[in-house]
Amino acid sequence: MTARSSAEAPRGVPEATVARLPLYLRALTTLADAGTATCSSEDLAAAAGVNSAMLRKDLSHLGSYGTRGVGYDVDHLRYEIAREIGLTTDRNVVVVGLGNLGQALANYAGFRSRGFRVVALLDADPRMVGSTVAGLEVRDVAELERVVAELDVAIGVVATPATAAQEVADRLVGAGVAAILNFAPTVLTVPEGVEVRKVDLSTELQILAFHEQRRSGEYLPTDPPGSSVSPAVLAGGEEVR
Ligand SMILES: NC(=O)c1ccc[n+]([C@@H]2O[C@H](COP(=O)([O-])OP(=O)(O)OC[C@H]3O[C@@H](n4cnc5c(N)ncnc54)[C@H](O)[C@@H]3O)[C@@H](O)[C@H]2O)c1
Repeated sequence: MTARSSAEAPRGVPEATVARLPLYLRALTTLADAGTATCSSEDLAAAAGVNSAMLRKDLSHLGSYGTRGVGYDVDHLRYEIAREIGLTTDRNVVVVGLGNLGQALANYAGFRSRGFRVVALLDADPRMVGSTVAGLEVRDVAELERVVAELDVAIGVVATPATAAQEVADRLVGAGVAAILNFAPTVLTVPEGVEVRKVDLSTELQILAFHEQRRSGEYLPTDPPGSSVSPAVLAGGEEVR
């Protein structure tokens, strides 16, 4: 039997490398959130605050060498590091509401590489129920409680019209789902202990429009009251008077 050095983690990754993996993971997450698909070892090293030779050596312990001239695939490397650290427990996700948005979300391959597995799709429209989206059969929302229990769903994605969202959220919570990602343009009320994240692309666009207007000099602070919507309102915030 070969003795393993006390300075080595299982599978021959040195402890010093293991200690730096969270730095790489955080840097990669920042790059991924900014829409970066590939990065050089220099860029990644700079983002993580280490030198690039050390980074390349560390990643070689994981079997990741990058591609010459292209660099590292950000999503793939994140997955590999997360797996090495043990952060890859997948969470099962149900998407409720399979219209334009729900179908796009169900088809988004990026969830998988980030540890989120879309395991069920639910809709109320009999024309949708029974159809296949992203390789999964769309089931009747009437089955929500059974689906959540059977498939050990941890996160519910609400992509229904606003009018249906609260009822869907109530049922998800009642079935034991404690994390909801809400795309419907409504504020959900949930009990304490349930986490709701709301995604609102139009607010983001409004904020961009606000900054863009400022940059282009269109906004004139001296505009008479009522002549245009204020930047604060455009930015989706409270207007302070
Ligand atoms: N957050 C954002 O940035 C953003 C962007 C686009 C759309 N939206 C919102 O997302 C939601 C979906 O948008 P869309 O364009 O896909 O709409 P859509 O009308 O194409 O799809 C809605 C789907 O929900 C289903 N549905 C209705 N009631 C239901 C219920 N009780 N249970 C299960 N399914 C039900 C419908 O049958 C339909 O398939 C809307 O509320 C929309 O305003 C948000």
